[in-house]
Amino acid sequence: MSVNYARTRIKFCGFTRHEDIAQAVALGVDALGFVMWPKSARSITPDTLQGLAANVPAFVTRVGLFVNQPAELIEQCLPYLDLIQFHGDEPASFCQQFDRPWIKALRMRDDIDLHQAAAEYSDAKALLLDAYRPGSPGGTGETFDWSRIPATLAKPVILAGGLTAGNIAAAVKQVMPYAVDVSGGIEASHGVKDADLMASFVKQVTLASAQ
Ligand SMILES: O=C(O)c1ccccc1NCC(=O)[C@H](O)[C@H](O)COP(=O)(O)O
Repeated sequence: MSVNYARTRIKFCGFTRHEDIAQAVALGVDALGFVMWPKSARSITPDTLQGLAANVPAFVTRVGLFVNQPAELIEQCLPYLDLIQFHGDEPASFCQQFDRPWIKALRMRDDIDLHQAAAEYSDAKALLLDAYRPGSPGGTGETFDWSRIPATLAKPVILAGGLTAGNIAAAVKQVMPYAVDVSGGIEASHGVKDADLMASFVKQVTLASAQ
């Protein structure tokens, strides 16, 4: 699928605080990610998710991020989520058992075949492409070689991995993704977003999408 999107959607990931969510919503961010994997420095509990998600207005997508976690935990979080992001080694058969649309994160190992992955995860609403660092499932703050992304792929691409206000314009122009996803590049510290970095990031995406 090769599509010229009218604009590049934006997902900010790793929210832990109401005030950061309010700022992201005010900036027009499309999707907010919540890390439900307890080993992450950005993780939140289901109870915290319930409180944070309650303040997200209509038309902003609440995304729950899981890494090889039990179906029971995901079910517990579902009332507060619009979309599930699977960031581990979950097979498609696991991902599609929930009553929610889902996306699959893929780490860009040297041997990954994105066309094969798109076929394997054919029910995913998009593929999120992230940097590969052995032993870390995501949120590394590292980029990968964007030229490895095929010009045409059977699924919309969400570009992730080490994006910042400084490199996002080049990324959008080169990859022309459906959406971009950032966590570390808009943070003051893990789980604490920086209002100026969030605003700069959105501005750069908007400018690059318009060209
Ligand atoms: O953020 C985490 O700690 C994390 C832990 C385990 C799996 C995924 C995780 N984060 C995912 C993301 O925040 C983004 O989808 C993506 O990896 C971009 O992160 P960054 O490179 O920091 O912008």
